Amino acid sequence: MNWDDTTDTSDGERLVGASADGEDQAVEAALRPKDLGEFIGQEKVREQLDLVLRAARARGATADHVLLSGAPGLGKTTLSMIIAAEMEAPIRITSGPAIQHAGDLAAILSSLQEGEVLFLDEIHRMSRPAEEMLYMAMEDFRVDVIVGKGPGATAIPLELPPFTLVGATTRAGLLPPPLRDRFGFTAHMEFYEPAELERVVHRSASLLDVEIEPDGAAEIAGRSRGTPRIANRLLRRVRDYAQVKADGLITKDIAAAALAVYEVDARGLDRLDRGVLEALLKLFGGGPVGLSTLAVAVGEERETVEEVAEPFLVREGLLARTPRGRVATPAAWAHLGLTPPRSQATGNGQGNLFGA
Ligand SMILES: Nc1ncnc2c1ncn2[C@@H]1O[C@H](COP(=O)(O)OP(=O)(O)OP(=O)(O)O)[C@@H](O)[C@H]1O
Repeated sequence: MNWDDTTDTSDGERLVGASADGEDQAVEAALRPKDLGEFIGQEKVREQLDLVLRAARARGATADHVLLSGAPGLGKTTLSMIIAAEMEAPIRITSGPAIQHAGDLAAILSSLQEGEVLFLDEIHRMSRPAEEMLYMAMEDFRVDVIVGKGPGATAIPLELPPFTLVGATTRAGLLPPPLRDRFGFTAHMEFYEPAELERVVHRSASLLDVEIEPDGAAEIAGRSRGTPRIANRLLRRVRDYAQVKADGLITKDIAAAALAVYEVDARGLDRLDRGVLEALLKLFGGGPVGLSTLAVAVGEERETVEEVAEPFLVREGLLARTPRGRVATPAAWAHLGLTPPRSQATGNGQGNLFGA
């Protein structure tokens, strides 16, 4: 299955990257919760989805189309498989970038069985003609297949069996309203709380037959950036360390030592994130500094700093994007154990820490 290449700037090489790498794909199948009861966190989404699915089952109907939005690795694919399992229906998995022509979509739609779940990952990256075909398929369970070209082209209507489309997107805002409106149920997936990620780590450890103490799980959860995929990946690296350097048991100290080797710090920042913050603090006194200047200082592309490092730093409240440039927050100074210059610490001097 092709999960990745869906984000514009891939972070798949990083231990704390949220897109799936090859090893993730191999292990994830084994770690996926199989039903709503096993799915950890996202209480509201679970409760609402449970109602939607139960009602459809009670009516003997196909479930409404579902749109799942949220960052990579939060469980959208997992939920789509759970929807199929709960409806006792088969599932077909594809992605927006894989459907470049309306004909590609017509071929998939016309081969669906009644009640089948069609999971369309990165739905916002589908081509325009395919998207328009999808409108009619979702609403009327019908598509017009165009045969021939130019003035002689004719549209042949094709009836489809009722199916459930589960669309997933990292960017709900990019979906055209007509498409968004055709989903009967829309859920936004949030980043997970540390306590929820601890449960994810315990569950995965037990499936992987790894012994872990509660403090060890908490240590991994705290560095997982709110994302189950990252928690599972860090768990695997810590397991390696525990096997090679100790007796296999994951304690708090083992987890911390292992993740220090992989340069993932207590808050989940890796070398790239820390490089950006250190440059901002040490070379530019906390900013404001322009993105291009900052990128040159860390020896990275502008896009890498902006799309790979910054979103997490902003979310963590360590960096602010202001009209005058990038600015470190007081939390950034504290996190790196540095003292801000007097002008910033007191709020005097040249200016407002967060710009105009
Ligand atoms: N709520 C959860 N409880 C337990 N494990 C979870 C949960 N959500 C996700 N996971 C685990 O995290 C991994 C990634 O989940 P999944 O592939 O569903 O994410 P995704 O949102 O579809 O990511 P992408 O957008 O990159 O396709 C899976 O191995 C799954 O086991």
